[in-house]
Amino acid sequence: MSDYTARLKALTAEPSKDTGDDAARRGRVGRTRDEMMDQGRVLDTTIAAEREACSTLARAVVERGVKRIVITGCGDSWFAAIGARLAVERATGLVVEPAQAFDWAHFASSTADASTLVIGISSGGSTPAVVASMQAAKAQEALVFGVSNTTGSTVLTDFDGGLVVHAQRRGWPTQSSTATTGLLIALGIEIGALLGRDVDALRKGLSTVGASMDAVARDCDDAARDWAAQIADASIVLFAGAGPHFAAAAFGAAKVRELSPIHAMAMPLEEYHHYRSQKRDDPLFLIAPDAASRERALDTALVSEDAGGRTVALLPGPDDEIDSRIAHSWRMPQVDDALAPLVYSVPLHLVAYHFAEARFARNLGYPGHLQAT
Ligand SMILES: NC(=O)CC[C@H](N)C(=O)O
Repeated sequence: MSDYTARLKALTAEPSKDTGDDAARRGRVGRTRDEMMDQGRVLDTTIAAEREACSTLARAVVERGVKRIVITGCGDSWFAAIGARLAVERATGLVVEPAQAFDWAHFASSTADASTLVIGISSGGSTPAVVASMQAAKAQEALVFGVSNTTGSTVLTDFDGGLVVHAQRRGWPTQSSTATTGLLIALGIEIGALLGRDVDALRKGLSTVGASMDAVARDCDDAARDWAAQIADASIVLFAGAGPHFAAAAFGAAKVRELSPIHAMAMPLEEYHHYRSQKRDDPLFLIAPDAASRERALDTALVSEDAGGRTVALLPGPDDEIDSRIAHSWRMPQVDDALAPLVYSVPLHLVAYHFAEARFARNLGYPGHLQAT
């Protein structure tokens, strides 16, 4: 007979529990605080530290004549790839595909070839599905790079090159995910520059986005704490964002699931409208940084008002038609739409943190009405 006990133990190694007062989960929530408030500085540090490495890898990409870039990851690493796609496509003019690593390894790698660049992201450096995607890429003779927080790890040492994310992940992942997104964009800019493309605006935007991220963290802290306390009774939290902004939605939902620990769902903004997604009192975070998102964001505000949802929108400026139909609008700084995932992720991290703290204060685990035993 197989020993499924050991197998299950490995599968459930992350030690947090669903009780309202779980000490392991609470400890890690506490350690998330400083990390999430410091994301812009860490993004800047990471990009500065990896400047030479980015140049070296970009030269290899151009020498190879890469035509297509696939970025693989699981969880937050996959979301980082989704958040970087628009910026990397704009910078390089190449097709960029964010891919769930397991799915890509097993179902989508057959068309990779020597003109494909595959970038595998693993914070710990040896996530099996990510390593499998990189091995599948290697078997197809693709150029393969790794991105990781862990120096000396498999994804950095066993392939064609790597970039190190200089971020901490003692709390639940926040700064490691945004720094990874920023580092992918920095690599894209170096590749685009070598290809003779105009990357000046993006490069300039990336050089100031870190300061905006940390300003947003300070500016949104009180609003996030107040709103989290008001929605602390929720049993699900919804997030919606289009295109690259789906990455911010996905980070937000992942943090609620990890820290709280209730269900949370991220939707591409358009998908909200293909079901009755929001029920009475369901909290929704609507992420709409750009003109492309605006009309569907207004549609979402209309439906949300009609459904009796509790909605907060993250918007780049006043918008009476949206503002008047929802609970709150939080103003974000003006930022290039391709860099917006970096800025708009930050308040959602804060929401997840304060939501978890508000639920600990009420001894709410999962399901909400059960007391810890
Ligand atoms: N957010 C994720 O990508 C998963 C994080 C991982 N479970 C951790 O504990 O750090």
